[in-house]
Amino acid sequence: MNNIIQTSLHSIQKPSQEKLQEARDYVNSLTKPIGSLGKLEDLAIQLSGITNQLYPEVSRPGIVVFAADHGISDMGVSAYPKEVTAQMVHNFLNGGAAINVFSKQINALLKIVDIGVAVDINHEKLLQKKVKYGTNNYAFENAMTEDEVYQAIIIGMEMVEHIINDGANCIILGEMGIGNTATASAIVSVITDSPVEEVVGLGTGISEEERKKKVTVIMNAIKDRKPKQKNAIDILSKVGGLEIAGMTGAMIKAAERRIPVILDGFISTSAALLAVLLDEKINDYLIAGHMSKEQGHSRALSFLNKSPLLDLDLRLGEGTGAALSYPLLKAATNMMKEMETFKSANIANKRLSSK
Ligand SMILES: O=C(O)c1ccc[n+]([C@@H]2O[C@H](COP(=O)([O-])O)[C@@H](O)[C@H]2O)c1
Ligand SMILES: Cc1cc2nc[nH]c2cc1C
Repeated sequence: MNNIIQTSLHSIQKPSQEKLQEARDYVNSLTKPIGSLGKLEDLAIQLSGITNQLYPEVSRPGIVVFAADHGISDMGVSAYPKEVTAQMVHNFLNGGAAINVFSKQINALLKIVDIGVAVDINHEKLLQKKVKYGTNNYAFENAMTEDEVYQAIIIGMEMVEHIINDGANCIILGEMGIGNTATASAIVSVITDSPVEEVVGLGTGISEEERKKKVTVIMNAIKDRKPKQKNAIDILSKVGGLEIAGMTGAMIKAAERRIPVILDGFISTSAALLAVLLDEKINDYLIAGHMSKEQGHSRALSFLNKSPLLDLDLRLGEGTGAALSYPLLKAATNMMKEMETFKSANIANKRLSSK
């Protein structure tokens, strides 16, 4: 294992049990029937545990969108051509994509990172961190070397370090990469030990017949490359993606810095499975923003034991579902900060006996 990554993994702490209990007790003291704010209460308690603060400060979201291409897209696994990855990066940089709109709406810092797009992109706002010009086609050879995996993970860590230093105290991870639902399916199938057939979906909108071909391509790739179920670096190098490795690194750094991460859809959740393989403590720092339409997503979220905040039939990626769910984190923290307790508001805090 690479030293930089290892050191960061070693620094990750488990949220303190005392702070979690203190937050739970405090939530129960607020002026509402016990449990009546449902999942928002769990969210508030989780955020207290993550930040180690009774009144967690989650006021400035930082969105990092990692873009990369996939050699596997040559196998006809997407409804769109590979060129769209670079074209959408231009769209992000010019402010015209869905993530730009939702980012503005929540006053987020937004960074676009080229971690492996197949062509050069020149734009002053682009963070140029290309590890290689897209992954190799893992139908025929490993997607990348282990050294390239380490490079991509470290870039993800650095991007989060920078956005935290710029003021972000909540991380939203997005991605763009034609073909990456195939790659995420391979990862999710291997780690959760699920049949490929059950985790491959329609991605950008392929037909049912094309989906069957996609299943065969991924089944054969897993058979030929033999990724090891419990080894994140091995999985990434054999059937992974550069933007997925980047998101994995981003989660490692956010957990080290005790900053919450909102997961987006299927692809960012596949990166979460890899991060949790590297250190299961990372799971405590992750929040599932939404349930994607991509059919493998529910299985991936179950593996992490997470339930999503929103379920809006989204299947876009870019971090859109996570950005849309951010106001719920804000609501949870405002609840902690601004609600009165039974005591402070002088309200009787006793349930009437049912007799
Ligand atoms: O986030 C999701 O769950 C999601 C589901 C389907 C598609 N996408 C996006 O669509 C692209 C991948 O789709 P595909 O069909 O090319 O594999 C990639 O750019 C993703 O951001 C994203
Ligand atoms: C247009 C388009 C926008 C996207 N954003 C994320 N993935 C995408 C895929 C396509 C095809």
